[in-house]
Amino acid sequence: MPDSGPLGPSLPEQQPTPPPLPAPDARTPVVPDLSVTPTALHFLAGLHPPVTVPAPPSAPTAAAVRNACDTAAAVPHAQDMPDAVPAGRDLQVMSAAAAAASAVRNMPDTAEADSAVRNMPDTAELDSALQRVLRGPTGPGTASLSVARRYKPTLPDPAPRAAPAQPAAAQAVPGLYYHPVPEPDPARVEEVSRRIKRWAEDEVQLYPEEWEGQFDGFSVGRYMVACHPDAPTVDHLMLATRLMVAENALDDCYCEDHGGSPVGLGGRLLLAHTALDPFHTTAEYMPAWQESLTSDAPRRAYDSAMGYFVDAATPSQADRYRHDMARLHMGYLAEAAWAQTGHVPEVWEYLAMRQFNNFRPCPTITDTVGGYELPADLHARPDMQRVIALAGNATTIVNDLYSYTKELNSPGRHLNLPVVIAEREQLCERDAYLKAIDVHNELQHAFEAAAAELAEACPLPPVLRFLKGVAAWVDGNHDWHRTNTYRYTLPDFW
Ligand SMILES: CC(C)=CCC/C(C)=C(\C)COP(=O)(O)OP(=O)(O)O
Ligand SMILES: [Mg+2]
Repeated sequence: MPDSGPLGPSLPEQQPTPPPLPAPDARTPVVPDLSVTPTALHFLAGLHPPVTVPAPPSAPTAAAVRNACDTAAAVPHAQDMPDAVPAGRDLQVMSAAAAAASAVRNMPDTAEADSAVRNMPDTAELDSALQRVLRGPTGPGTASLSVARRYKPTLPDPAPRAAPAQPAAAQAVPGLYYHPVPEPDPARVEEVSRRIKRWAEDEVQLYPEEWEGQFDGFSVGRYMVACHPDAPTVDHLMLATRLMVAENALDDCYCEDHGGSPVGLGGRLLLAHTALDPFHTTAEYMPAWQESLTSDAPRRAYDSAMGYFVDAATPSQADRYRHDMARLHMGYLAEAAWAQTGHVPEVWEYLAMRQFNNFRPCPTITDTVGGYELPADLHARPDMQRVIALAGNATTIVNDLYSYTKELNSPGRHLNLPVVIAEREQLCERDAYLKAIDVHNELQHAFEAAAAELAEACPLPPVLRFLKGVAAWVDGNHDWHRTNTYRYTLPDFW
């Protein structure tokens, strides 16, 4: 497996490798000059045909079965249902004319444009670089990873979206709108699984022996390989894998059923956060803080995983991650506060909490794991922030749907979207669950529409690649939930 060499951002076809720098957190971001050029305009006009956004599922929606909780006949059975939804309502998100018009609006003035043309790679070179970015991986089973192909018009399918055969035990939530992914590369899955176990056991002493089965059952290797199909090496995949394990270790040990509790969570979270966002203090107090980073599994895991990440990331990528983790920790705190007082939030309040207690820190490292950088100012654009938030929200509601029965069976009342809808909107469990599917589907469609609009408004290679990376993460996340029958079981509503 070709798998060593320096990590860190690069766009191999466009940028030489930067020289190594002394301090990892002082690395120079590799940001190629990617200004939109007149040649790109021509390319774009042909690139973005109308996008079809499928309508919400025709079956089984809450609307279809509203007030029919006790009428079994009103709800189709799983075997009669499509695994994915045929296309319906067409949203012409991007027409070629609109793409060209918008690109013209964003064009530099004449002098700048002239200079851009002079400094531009020739047309064939540029087109082929952009096409490579948009085309994504090639070969059998990679079609769904192409931004260009994903944003092509979808004619109404006579049959459900072509999905790989799914064993009954790994059935998708009926009526869920999602994209199947190619089977993750087994050689990579095996290698990531081997290395992550070695890291967990030897480097951070993550779990006692009796939790080994749960660690294996989590299948983090499969998860991360599915979510990062463009990672250049296994070393890059390991950046995401260590963080994923660390994030889950903290959630389990501080918040959930491996010793977690809402009581005192704020203090524990803040101290663990210093493993990501270092404490700067006087000489007297430094040793105690350093010692604290070794004092429990979540802190050991955060500290080690973040060390590897900082070594590979640019300073702004590392800071992006810290910000996303602060968001996550704030979400944990709101969930804990509600658990302590027994408060069931309104549905929108729950969704707002879940926007923070969210997978967001995982898709937003897609560029570091891919070995390139989405520059900070492009990441900070409001339209990019909306894409990221919608992607995170869709992925997290996927978790609420797949983990519904696990959470129903856990001690106490565990809030998730179906539970909150049932309580606050006075629906039976099944209708509430079906409504939660509708909420997910609308979020997923909104994510795809927002990504398509951004791809049109800002068609720079790192933006397009990042959007593709986030979309791949969303799809891989769904696939992991669907296939992780060790952890999740679907409810019997069909
Ligand atoms: C990987 C990561 C950033 C996790 C943070 C939050 C988190 C654990 C989730 C969004 C998953 O939700 P949940 O806590 O409900 O997980 P399970 O349902 O127990 O798998
Ligand atoms: Mg859950």
